[in-house]
Amino acid sequence: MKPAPIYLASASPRRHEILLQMGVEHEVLNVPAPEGEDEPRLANEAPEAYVLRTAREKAIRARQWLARQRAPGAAAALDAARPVLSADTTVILDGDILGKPAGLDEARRMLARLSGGTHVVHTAVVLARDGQLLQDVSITQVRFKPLSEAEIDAYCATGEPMGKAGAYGIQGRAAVFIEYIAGSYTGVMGLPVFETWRLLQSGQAQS
Ligand SMILES: Cc1cn([C@H]2C[C@H](O)[C@@H](COP(=O)(O)OP(=O)(O)OP(=O)(O)O)O2)c(=O)[nH]c1=O
Repeated sequence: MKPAPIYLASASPRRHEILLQMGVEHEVLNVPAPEGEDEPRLANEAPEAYVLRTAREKAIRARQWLARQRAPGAAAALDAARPVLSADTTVILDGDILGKPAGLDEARRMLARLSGGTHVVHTAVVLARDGQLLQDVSITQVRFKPLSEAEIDAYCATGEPMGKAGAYGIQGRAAVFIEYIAGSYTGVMGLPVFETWRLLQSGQAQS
């Protein structure tokens, strides 16, 4: 069944593209980012718990922001009752979370760590609907071939690592580094199609 129109609470162009691919009618919300450190991890927080919490926080923030747009005087034709979708992606290596690199030096270090080994990508997806938060998480193993310094430098020179967890994009030039994946390709890209569709369907059934 075709899901009802939703808001996408994400600045990630990949998430927007994947929803387009799925044929899900949506509008992107430009929710202002919170102040301070980007998505800090709590002490001893497991990766799965971390991505779920972060995706939930994005959905809640978007819901609160939407509600404020309805305040008297707010100029918005937004529908605060419409479901809101959010997601969070992280790369896990040896228990460490590799988020988005702050600059190219950090991107180089991340890629050197990913070289020649297997890491795990977690993507949590959350649907806020009718006061409930429906959630799921996709977990994918990704194996990189050994990368030379020249390959890392050439990849960094493309600018592609910036804005991406683990400093690479499976959907871009980094595809040639990937020997093997087990899990969800779209989950690595930032929005797992299977889990997202299932959430949209289950959200629908409850209305
Ligand atoms: C590993 C990997 C990540 N990514 C991207 C997906 C996400 O956009 C980004 C992880 O950062 P996120 O914090 O999950 O998302 P975001 O900051 O880009 O967007 P928002 O919080 O507004 O939703 O990394 C790829 O595009 N390809 C990949 O292969």
